[in-house]
Amino acid sequence: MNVIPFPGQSPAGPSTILPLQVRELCFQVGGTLLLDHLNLELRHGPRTLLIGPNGSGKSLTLRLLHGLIRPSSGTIRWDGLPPDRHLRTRQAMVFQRPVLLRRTVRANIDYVLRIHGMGRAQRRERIDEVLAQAGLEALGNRSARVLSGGEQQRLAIARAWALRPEVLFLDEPTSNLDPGAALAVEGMIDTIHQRGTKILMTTHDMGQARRLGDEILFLHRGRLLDQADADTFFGAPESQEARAFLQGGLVV
Ligand SMILES: Nc1ncnc2c1ncn2[C@@H]1O[C@H](COP(=O)(O)OP(=O)(O)OP(=O)(O)O)[C@@H](O)[C@H]1O
Repeated sequence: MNVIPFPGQSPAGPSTILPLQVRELCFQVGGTLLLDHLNLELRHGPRTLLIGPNGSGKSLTLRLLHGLIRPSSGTIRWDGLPPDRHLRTRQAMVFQRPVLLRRTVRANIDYVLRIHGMGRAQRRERIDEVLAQAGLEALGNRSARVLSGGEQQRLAIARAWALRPEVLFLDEPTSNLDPGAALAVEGMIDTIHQRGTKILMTTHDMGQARRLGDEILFLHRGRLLDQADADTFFGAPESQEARAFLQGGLVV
């Protein structure tokens, strides 16, 4: 893989928060085990796609890893350390439906940079850079709320990326978009990956999983049944459930 770090940043350098190690992770509500003893390790490099039927636990997994919810049991370790404030700017998440402020496009990004203590000149430069990368440079002074769905999602990704996280979690970022808008988002994700950010993303679109995935995780009923490089997974998935899923015949 061709990783080009940001100037002054070495994502795979000594201060990395990866690998992310998950051991025996469970999430239980009432008597129901929604995530069942998940074990996985995420390393720099491959774009990792998390797939599985509706309700298999993909969003829950991302929310747990991002730190939005706490596991019932099991451990999450970032380069050996438990989740803590040190992760605040180093891993980010983008949701299926972007949550944008009622402000301009530029102000949405500026807000995030400001609360993380970045100075005015550097903020301006960073906003210009990420808007250009998102193809939104002409829309900087427009209200974020009037953007199209695709533009809003690109803004949400640009805003998350403005802090240059080492890891970016993306929860079905293109599920509400038409094919053209989805491709534009895919291009952006690809660039972010090329710039050195680890991608962990969920999708229902198997074409997208093939285009973007280097590594596939397959979840079924809260259990991680397959973890393989994309060619192996799509060529010959290990679990019977994944085979049925790919053939469109999986009954959840
Ligand atoms: N906070 C919660 N309390 C109770 N149940 C929950 C909670 N969050 C998720 N669930 C349930 O856990 C299961 C997994 O949900 P999750 O959203 O992770 O699935 P998913 O694989 O992302 O599905 P989809 O592909 O439809 O988005 C679902 O049955 C959901 O209803």
